[in-house]
Amino acid sequence: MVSTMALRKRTLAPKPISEEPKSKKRSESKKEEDYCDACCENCGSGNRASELLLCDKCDRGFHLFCLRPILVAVPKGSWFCPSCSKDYKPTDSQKKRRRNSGLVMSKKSRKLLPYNPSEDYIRRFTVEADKYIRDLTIITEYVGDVDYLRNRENDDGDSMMTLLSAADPSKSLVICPDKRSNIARFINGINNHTSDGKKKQNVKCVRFNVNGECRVLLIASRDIRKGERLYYDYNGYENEYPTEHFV
Ligand SMILES: C[S@@+](CC[C@H](N)C(=O)[O-])C[C@H]1O[C@@H](n2cnc3c(N)ncnc32)[C@H](O)[C@@H]1O
Repeated sequence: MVSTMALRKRTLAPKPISEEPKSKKRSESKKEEDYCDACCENCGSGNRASELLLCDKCDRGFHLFCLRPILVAVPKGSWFCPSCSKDYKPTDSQKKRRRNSGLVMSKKSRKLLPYNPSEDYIRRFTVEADKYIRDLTIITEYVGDVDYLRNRENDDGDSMMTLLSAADPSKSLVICPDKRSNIARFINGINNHTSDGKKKQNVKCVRFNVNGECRVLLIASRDIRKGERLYYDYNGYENEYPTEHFV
């Protein structure tokens, strides 16, 4: 069994002792005690300990998903919580490590879903490139539970992806990312009814045969600049997903 302590996530970087404030210099045993008790400063809970990240300066805990922007993985370099990072000046090598750490999700304006006011309470996200992405780079697989479309016809999950459209509709399969998923679930669609909307598309959705299994991959459809938001055409040809109101 994994101990609770082992589940708290510390970044892979060595702890910068020189940056630790004097007031934080406690005995090792006191530190370990605090480490076991770590709770998220945002939601107050110590649950989902494997996603609880500890600040490399003040040792306070934050769930990856409680941070804004959300962190999708434990950073490779040092990580400082929002208040410690205000006065923190990264070294050049730390800046480089951060640049190479992959994609981040940024908080999305609530204007994202104006056409469905009943969903206004849902927090929405978008995904942007945190570094340059070359054309044809595989960005992510669209993952989730795979099910027959007929089992999900009344499902209120709004992020289903067609996996296989079979000639016999009862055999069509969908990927449902509402319970288990990854960053793919947060990438937005374009408004494919306007030319401006179409110009925003920088990702395409491609089905691949991987060892006999169909997999959906999201792939860069052109070079993508650092900071650009990612957009793809939502099931553009299969289900005529209504994108007229997409922003
Ligand atoms: C796969 S999610 C996309 C990520 C979404 N922003 C979120 O945080 O849940 C699908 C949901 O986002 C909506 N959506 C996707 N792209 C959009 C866009 N460009 N403008 C407005 N709504 C969008 C879809 O209607 C659907 O409800």
